[in-house]
Amino acid sequence: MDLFGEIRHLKLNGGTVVYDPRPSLGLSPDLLMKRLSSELVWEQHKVRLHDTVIDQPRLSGWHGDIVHTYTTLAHNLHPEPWSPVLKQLRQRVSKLAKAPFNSMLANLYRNGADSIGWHSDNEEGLGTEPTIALISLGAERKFSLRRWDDHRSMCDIILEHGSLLIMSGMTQRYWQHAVPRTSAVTGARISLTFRQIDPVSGRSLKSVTHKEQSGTDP
Ligand SMILES: O=C(O)CCC(=O)C(=O)O
Ligand SMILES: [Fe+2]
Repeated sequence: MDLFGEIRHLKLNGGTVVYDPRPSLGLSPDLLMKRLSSELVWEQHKVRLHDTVIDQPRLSGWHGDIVHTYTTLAHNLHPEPWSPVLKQLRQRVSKLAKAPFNSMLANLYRNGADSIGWHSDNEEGLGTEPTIALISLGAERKFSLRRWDDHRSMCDIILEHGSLLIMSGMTQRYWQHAVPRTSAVTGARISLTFRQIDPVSGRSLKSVTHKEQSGTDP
């Protein structure tokens, strides 16, 4: 727990990562956790591994303006619309990260057995120096970073309830990240990862226009 709530700039060789433990998100982290747990559509995404298709060790939701797929994913991602809460979060996070976002991948780690393995978010449609902004809610989990070409070069950070992590510049080019499994955590965690995807250069299949949602309460 960061008692001072100070923004930290991680010292990474070839990476730009900023951690804000208490960004102003407009709603309390507790309320966000409660609402997003029940309001988002949580799906079991599947990845292709050699000849088999396996479940990812977490649930996910794809929101935004783009029908997309990842190289490893066994299916396309049809986006759910921006709900009023997500719209507000996108606006706030965009301002804090000084970057536009047209997509958001949400992850639900049901407990410490759920995880995400080492990867870089370097899909073609994200461009060469993508800014990815990540809100964490619920259980605190370790977020690990390592240089892809020198695994001894590492950095771990505990992502607190209601925190914001912004990765930008060359981070996705030189660094990988992961949220490892742990038997020490029993509670659930949600991460919201805001991204900007170019539908032309990426593996995005098309853009969609959602009907405007009624109501404005976040
Ligand atoms: O849940 C996290 O903190 C990381 C999620 C992530 O890396 C991703 O969705 O690409
Ligand atoms: Fe990632």
